[in-house]
Amino acid sequence: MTKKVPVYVISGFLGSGKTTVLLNMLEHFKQQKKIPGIILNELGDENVEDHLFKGEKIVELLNGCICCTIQEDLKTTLDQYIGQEIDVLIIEGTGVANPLEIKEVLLTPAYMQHFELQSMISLVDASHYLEYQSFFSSSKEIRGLLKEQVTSAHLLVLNKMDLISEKELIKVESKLADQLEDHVPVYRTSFGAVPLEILLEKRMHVVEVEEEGAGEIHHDGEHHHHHHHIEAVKINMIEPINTVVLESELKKLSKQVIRSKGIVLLEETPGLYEFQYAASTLVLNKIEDSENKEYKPSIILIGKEIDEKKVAKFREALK
Ligand SMILES: Nc1nc2c(ncn2[C@@H]2O[C@H](COP(=O)(O)OP(=O)(O)OP(=O)(O)O)[C@@H](O)[C@H]2O)c(=O)[nH]1
Repeated sequence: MTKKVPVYVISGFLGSGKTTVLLNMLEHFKQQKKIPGIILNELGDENVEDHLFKGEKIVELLNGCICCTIQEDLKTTLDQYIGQEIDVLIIEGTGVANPLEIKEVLLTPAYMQHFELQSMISLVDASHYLEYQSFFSSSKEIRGLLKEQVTSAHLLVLNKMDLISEKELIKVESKLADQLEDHVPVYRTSFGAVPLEILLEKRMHVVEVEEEGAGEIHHDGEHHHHHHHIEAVKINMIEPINTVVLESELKKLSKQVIRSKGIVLLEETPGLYEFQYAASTLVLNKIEDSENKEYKPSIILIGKEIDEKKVAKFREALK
């Protein structure tokens, strides 16, 4: 199997310091003689920051906007990177992009074979956070987006500390604490100066369940996994499954699994099917040209603190 490319996603509102952090990361990779790939998702039709990335492998998605999905464009862009000689991929969302859309695409069976999400890094401009949050000075849409940029983070970088007072900082942090989960670290800094070992730590934990040895769960090379919050499980499944059983078993996991998707063989009919499960509803679609593509049947469970025993039970029930 080819080595998976580690991926970092940098998100944060307009002007929060994403590009500053990205440039710090690039400098580090260059020193290490690693080849980074970059996906920039800029607003508008022209990227004004082109000059900052001379000589890098870079692909831009130029239509990022608050109301349009970027998922199809992102998939096309990721396809261009498959098989390319890159050691790491950094995706910078637009200030108004929804980072969960990017995460969703990366947690798709086809892309999980090639890419491995390491961390969702969110930047917050400490000097504008309260203003953006305030009911009078920002729209509901913007407040929703800011919240998502915070709640989706594995690492929250509170940037532009040089511009705020201690008093303001207390208010900002207490506001953030309402939205952040307890285990998400907050790093205070200015000009995106986060130590690389903190920035690059692998924080997204996916476990993979192999076909052989049902119930045996292989962690992603981490030894101290018990302290981690497992967010996704990939179950490699070759045998055909029953759709009614699949739906009822997913529902049984409703406390842990918010979302599921995958590519499966069905007992009732031949061919490969892609399925999506969200809001307790299962939707299946036949993959038309599956013979021509390299699809491996697998099921991905996405949620919070997924329990290994329950996953093993789920796996057994589908057999
Ligand atoms: N005073 C101050 N300025 C900063 C800091 N970090 C970044 N800046 C400046 O803020 C501006 C925006 O920073 P960027 O890194 O371009 O922010 P961004 O999130 O990529 O912005 P968009 O591309 O608009 O989404 C730049 O002029 C930076 O030099 C900081 O900690 N303090």
